[in-house]
Parts: sequence; C-alpha cells; structure tokens
Amino acid sequence: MSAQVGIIMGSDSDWPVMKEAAEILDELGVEYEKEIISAHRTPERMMDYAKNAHSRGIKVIVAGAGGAAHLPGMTASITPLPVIGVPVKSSNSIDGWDSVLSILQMPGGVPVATVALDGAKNAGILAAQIIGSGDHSVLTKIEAYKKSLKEKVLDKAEKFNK
Ligand SMILES: Nc1c(C(=O)O)ncn1[C@@H]1O[C@H](COP(=O)(O)O)[C@@H](O)[C@H]1O
Repeated sequence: MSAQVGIIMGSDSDWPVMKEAAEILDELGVEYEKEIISAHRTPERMMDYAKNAHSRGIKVIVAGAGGAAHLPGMTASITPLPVIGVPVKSSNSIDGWDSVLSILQMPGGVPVATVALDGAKNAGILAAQIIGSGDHSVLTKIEAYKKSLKEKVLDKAEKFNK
C-alpha cells in the first residue's frame, strides 16, 4: 500500500523529534512518507508538496517545525487535507514558545491541529486515528494500543503499594 500519512519537517535537525511520529505509525501499521520541506527555505517544494499530496493518496499531513514555524500553516493554506502541526523546540528557540504560538494561532478558516511541544508521538497517533475512522484494521490496532496503555498503568498501580 502507498503512504497515507505525509510527515514533513522544516529541517533534518527536527528528525530526532519527528521520528517519534514515524515510530508510532510503524507500530499502528500505517504507511507514511517523510520529507524535509521548508516554507522559508524551499517555498516551491512546499507548494508542490501541499498541492499534490492528496492526489498521490496522502490522507493526513503531520508537519513539524521550530522557531518561526510557518510550514504547518502554509501547508494547511494550500492542501485540502487535515494538517497536524508539531511545534519543535529547536536549538535557537525562545524555549519553544515561538514555534508553539506560530503553529497554534492560525487565522479563522485555516485550521492546524496543534499537538504539544515536541509532541510528535501524539501527532502520529492522531494521524492514525483519522485514518482509522475509515479503516477497520487501523482502528483495531488503536484499540489494542489503548488497551496496552491501560494495562501498563494498572500494572504499575498494583505494584505501587506492594
Ligand atoms: N520553521 C522552519 C521552517 C518553516 O517554517 O518553513 N523551515 C525551517 N524551519 C525551522 O528552523 C529550525 C532550525 O533549522 P536548522 O537546524 O536547519 O537551522 C528547525 O526547527 C526548522 O524546522
């Protein structure tokens, strides 16, 4: 099967964070592609990607960037697909606030579903849930994942007072 989720990021320096989206999508059995695309540094490449992703079969875009993080919002302004934004705490950031606010505070009409700072794992889960709403095998994997989370906590709770 071809990729259903597009993971894009402004720089290869974002990959240590963004790879958590890739890892959880692997675990949930969702195919993805990953690309370095910058609205600032490679605007034509961003336009091409955002214009064509849906016709190539991509269903959700996960976009991560640090600093003045325009990539998620600019991508969302072009594509008809849902965009999940991952604020990345890059090395020269103002504690990550610059990225959080520039991804979160989108103008009306152009939503970006923003996860927590460095929250790429949750972005991957959310992307899988969107895919899973129309794909029973992915939905079943998400149910199993949630069950495993619950069992881990119950196990810890049981050991806690022993
Ligand atoms: N925010 C953006 C965009 C963009 O939004 O188009 N392109 C790169 N960047 C960010 O710049 C930070 C530093 O990048 P470098 O490490 O390459 O200098 C990265 O976190 C990247 O996402």
